Formats: sequence, C-alpha cells, structure tokens
Amino acid sequence: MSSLADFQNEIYLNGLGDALPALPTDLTRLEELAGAKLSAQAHGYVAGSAGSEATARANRAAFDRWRIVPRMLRDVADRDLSVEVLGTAMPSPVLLAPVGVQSILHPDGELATARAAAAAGVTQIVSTAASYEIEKVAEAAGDGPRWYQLYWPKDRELAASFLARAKAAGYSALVVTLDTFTLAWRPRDLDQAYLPFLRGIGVANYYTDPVFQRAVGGPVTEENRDAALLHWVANFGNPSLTWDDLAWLRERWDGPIALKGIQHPDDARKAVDAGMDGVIVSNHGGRQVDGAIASLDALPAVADAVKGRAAVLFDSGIRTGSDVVKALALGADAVLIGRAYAYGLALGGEAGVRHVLRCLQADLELNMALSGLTRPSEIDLDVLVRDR
Ligand SMILES: Cc1cc2nc3c(=O)[nH]c(=O)nc-3n(C[C@H](O)[C@H](O)[C@H](O)COP(=O)(O)O)c2cc1C
Ligand SMILES: O=C(O)C(=O)c1ccccc1
Repeated sequence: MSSLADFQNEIYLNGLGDALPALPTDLTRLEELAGAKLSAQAHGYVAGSAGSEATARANRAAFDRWRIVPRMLRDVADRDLSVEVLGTAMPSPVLLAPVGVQSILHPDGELATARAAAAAGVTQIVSTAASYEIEKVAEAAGDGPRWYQLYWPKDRELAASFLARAKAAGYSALVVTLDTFTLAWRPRDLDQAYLPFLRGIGVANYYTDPVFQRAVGGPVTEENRDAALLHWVANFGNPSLTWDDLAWLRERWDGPIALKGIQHPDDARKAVDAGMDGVIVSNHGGRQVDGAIASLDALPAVADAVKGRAAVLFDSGIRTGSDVVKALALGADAVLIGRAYAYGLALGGEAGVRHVLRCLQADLELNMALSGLTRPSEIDLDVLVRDR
C-alpha cells in the first residue's frame, strides 16, 4: 500500500509553514517565486531556454493536448507506485534529472538535493557539471540511490577517470547526455553575459580530477586558473563523436547505460544496437534546439521503437502528477524532473526539494487512484484521449 498520498492529510492537519516549508503545492507556481528570490542571472540561467524559447513552450503545451479519461469502480484501495528502472528500485516513477551548477540556486546545491532525494528514496542523477565533487554528493546521499550523468569530454583519459570515480562512489547507472556537447544560443544568458563556469561554478569535478590536473600542470590555483578554464572549455564536449564511439563507453562501464537527449526512433534503435540499456527522451527542457519537437510528441515513436528492449525514460516539461500519467501512457517507464526541483532547491534548500518530491508524488498517486489506476504498469494509451 502506497503512502505517498498521505502528504495530503499531513498538510490539512498541520498546515504548511509550521513544520513544512510554506511553499505552494501547485508546483507550476515555483518558477515565479524563485524569480523573486534568485539573482536575475541565476534565474535567467535556470528558467531560460534556447532561442525564442519556442520549444520550452511547446514542451508544456504538448501535455495540454492530451486528456485523462477517469474510470470508476475499480477498487483502487491497494496502490503501489513503485517501479524498478535499470536495476534501481524506486518508490514512484519519478527521478531527479541531472542539473549542474546547483550552487547558483542554493549554497548547499547538490548536497541538499542528495539529502532530500535520499530521504525520499528517490534516485538523484548527478551531473558532471555539479558544483560539488561527486564523491561529496555521494556521501550526502548515504544509502540513497544515485546515477551518474556524463558530459563526455574530448580527453578520453579524463572520461575514463570520471567513470572510475563514479563507480567508486557508488553510482549504479550511467546517463550519457548527447544533446549538449556545447551550449545552445541562449539569449537570457547572452544578454547578461552570464555563464556559471566563468565564475568557477560547475567545474569542481574537473578541477579536482587527477587527469585534469596533470593536463594543466598541477592543482588549480590562482596562477593557472585561466589556463584551467581554457582547458575546461576545450574539453567539455566533443562534437565529433559518433555512434561508433559508444563501444568505447560500453567497455568501460559495466553497469546500465542510458542515452539522454533521444528524440528520433532511429536513434533509439541505434542505442539498443550499441548495447545501451535505456534511452531518455528529452530535449533538455528546451534549452538546446529552439524550434525542436516537443519532447512529449517525440515519445510515442521512440517508445514503440525500443520498448521491451530498453528502458524508456522521459523529461522536459514535467510539473504535475497528471503530466507523469500522460508521459507513462505515451510509453515512458519513468520520468525525470529538472526545473521543478531546481526551484524547490532555490526556495527552500533540502526542505524545498523534499517538498517538491512529496507534492509531485502525492499528486501523482491521487490522480492515478481517482482515474482508476493503482500501478504504473496499468497506465497505457487507453487512459488518454487527444484534446480537440
Ligand atoms: C539549470 C539546468 C541545468 C541543467 N544541467 C544539466 C546537466 O548538467 N546535465 C544534463 O544532462 N542535463 C542538464 N539539464 C537538463 C535536465 O537534465 C532536464 O533534461 C531538463 O531540465 C528537463 O526539463 P524540465 O526542466 O522542464 O523538467 C539542466 C537543466 C537546467 C534547467
Ligand atoms: O545548462 C544546461 O542546460 C546544462 O546542461 C549544463 C551544461 C554544462 C554545465 C552545467 C549545465
């Protein structure tokens, strides 16, 4: 019996703002509140997307074109939202997407997120561009489930070092992000000439790495700081990678691997052919290709192409429980949230992320139960109609 929905009664009985953070329970309202709290630069970085932000808007609009058709009298008393994805047990089909540079949101950054995720048993995907070293994030997570997200650097030795460190620190699965070998045209950041890395945020996992240090002639200090930054810029991404390069990765990581940024069914098939265990249907929250298809619209064809052969995860635009139901109905096994928890972190640190997780999971369970659904495995296309 799931207890994720108990949060609803807890709020009614005790209220928000006493023991619980006084944050809205409608997670779509967090962005605006975070805007009032964060610097214009940090808010622009997180809330912003690529170009005219057409894809970011399309991501949200796509959810609105589907409607859930609730079913009655189905005995939904016994509910269980738990799933297992890539060998990891989860209380619900919700994970925390890799979000780098979290110290621009809150001084405790990924450490606060790790504590909140671990307390909920929710899987945190930790970015190569985290503001804290992945070993320290792992320590904050304790027994909490964690996956590692690789930004595949040009230097193969550095990539190998990242993988070895992630393995040693207990990250159980690998997520390889393909859609961001370089940052897109992002007007909000360009207009403010703002990049976290130029301020030394998001480079901790590079600067403390022995392979990186060898390349810049020792530990990064005041003296070689500019050289280190140039080396980071030159190495962050590799635009010349092809599908053939995945064999190298497959040989060096013995756990599950998922490719993030898949939008075309042929790419999903190629991922399976290359021995990958999962795909993450994502357009990076609209932050990369402006004018790209809404991620939800890309999901059904990708799921059709590989379902049963690979885990299908989804992100870009998830804000509510009904969004999760729709993504699962359209073929996802689980979803990732990005900005939703990033704003929680900005507004309330660890408690803010915990709040977001509790709200989203309670909303999801109630939405499912009231629709006649007790388990994620019951959610399929029959649950939805296209809104005309
Ligand atoms: C501030 C910010 C930083 C991000 N950093 C990373 C990252 O380091 N690695 C990565 O794979 N994706 C990164 N993403 C993309 C997220 O993993 C995810 O794909 C996206 O946020 C999903 O869309 P949503 O924000 O609408 O949930 C980032 C997103 C944001 C908003
Ligand atoms: O901003 C992003 O979307 C992103 O993915 C990223 C890339 C490098 C470092 C930090 C975040």
